[in-house]
This record gives sequence, structure tokens and C-alpha cells, in this order.
Amino acid sequence: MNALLELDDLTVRFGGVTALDSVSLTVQEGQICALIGPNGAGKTTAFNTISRLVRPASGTVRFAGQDLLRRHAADLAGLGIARTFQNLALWPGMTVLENVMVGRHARGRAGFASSVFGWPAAREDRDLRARAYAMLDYFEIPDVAHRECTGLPFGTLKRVELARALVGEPRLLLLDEPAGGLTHGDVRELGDILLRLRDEHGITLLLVEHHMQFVMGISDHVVALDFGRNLVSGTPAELRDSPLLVEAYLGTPV
Ligand SMILES: Nc1ncnc2c1ncn2[C@@H]1O[C@H](COP(=O)(O)OP(=O)(O)OP(=O)(O)O)[C@@H](O)[C@H]1O
Repeated sequence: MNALLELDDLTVRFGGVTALDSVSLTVQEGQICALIGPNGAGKTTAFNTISRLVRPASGTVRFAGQDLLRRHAADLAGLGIARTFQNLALWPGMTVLENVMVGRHARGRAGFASSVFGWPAAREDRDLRARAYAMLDYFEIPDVAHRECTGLPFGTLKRVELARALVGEPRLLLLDEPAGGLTHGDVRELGDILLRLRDEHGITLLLVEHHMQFVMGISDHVVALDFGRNLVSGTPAELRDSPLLVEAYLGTPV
């Protein structure tokens, strides 16, 4: 198995607050890895560091052997990294289809020649539209393709966000609280979708999630942080009865 994403000895400070303190974690290619921990543990900071939205004080982040800290946030889609956000980051006034198409633009290859002569861009646009429709079919929401996002049910919008992240064909998908705000039924369906992405499409997933039953049900590897530090990591079976984890969650069953 190959390590696709490696965080090593990562420290992030915001003024006097140390949000991450020498955190290390490895995500193996083709696995679902979950990052868990109580509020304020540093999960979002870790995500934002990988996404190049936050600059660490020290440590390294490597993706497919490359030093990610030498790349800009805008390069990530081209490298094969996509993410979703805790609060849906969709354009409310645009249609579902347009929102999904936006996810591919970062990887579009149309350059100077196409902007001058037009033809390859037009072909690329047709391809992109076809791919976006295919993604909506995959997520079983083709009927809302031409609806504006405003007013659609939350579970549908979550699928739109996933479709947008996947239309760029990422190798690694970062999901920030994907189960947050979903109904029981939607959470079950989301679990099935993520397992299919891993098993049928070979996509590696790293998710931040508070929904323990969901995490333990789908993850291959779980990394727990507490107060910005590595607390414990292992398979769901290894962690289920971890006293450290139970203590960090103040006795909440995991
Ligand atoms: N931009 C910022 N400025 C100052 N402090 C910050 C900033 N972002 C995060 N922090 C602090 O860093 C620590 C880690 O926060 P972070 O949001 O990464 O935790 P989390 O595990 O994602 O929490 P939650 O589960 O509540 O989302 C917290 O003490 C938080 O207050």
C-alpha cells in the first residue's frame, strides 16, 4: 500500500493559540481515513493546512511524494485534490449543473489558443457539461440539474457538493463533516456512496466527522486528535474501546 498523503510533525499557531502541535498522519491510497476529536481538537486546521488555506509554523505535508507546502491552493485541483466544506460552499443563484461544472474548471486545459480561437474551449465545455450530467446521474439527482440551488433540500445540496468535488476526478477527496445535518437515511446513503467511491473508483478519502457510528462504519483508519495533538489512531475495531478516546469525548460512547 502507498502513502498518498503524509502530514509530518505539523505545527500551526494562531497568535498565542497552538492549534496543531507536532501532528502526524498518513492516508494510504485507496483508503477511507477519518480525522476525529472533540471540538477545538484541530481537525479543521489540519484540513485547512492541507488545502493551503493555513500556513504551518513547521512540519511537512506531502501528497503523492510532492511537497504540498510549495504549492498554492489554486494548484490543488490540478494535482488531484478536491474538498467539500462544513458549510456548503455552493453558489445559491446558479443552477445545480452550473455549480457542478465549476468543479472542473480548475482542471480545464483550455488556454490562450482556445480563448482566442474558441473551438477547443467549446469542445471542452461540451465535455464538461456531459461529465457534469453524468455526475448528477451518479448521485441520482438528474432531475434538479436546471434548478437553482436555493431552496433545494439539504441532503440534495450535499450530493451537489460531492458531485462538484468529483467532477474534477480527484485522487484524494477531503470531506469536512459530510454527515453533518443529514437525516438517518441520508447518512446511510452517504456511507454507501463513499464506499462505492473507494471501491469502484479507487478514490482515497480523508474525512473530518463527529458522527461516530458513521465514522466507525466506513473508515479503514481513524486518527484522533485532542488539544491539537495526536491522541490515538488505528482501525475502528482497535479504537472502539480506547480509554483515551472515551476520555477525550468525556464518556460519550463511540
Ligand atoms: N483563525 C483562527 N484564529 C485563531 N484561533 C483559531 C483559528 N482557527 C482555529 N483556531 C483555534 O485553533 C484550535 C483548533 O480549532 P479547529 O477549528 O481546527 O478545531 P476542530 O477540531 O476543527 O473543532 P470543531 O470540531 O469544533 O470544528 C481551537 O482552539 C480554535 O479556537
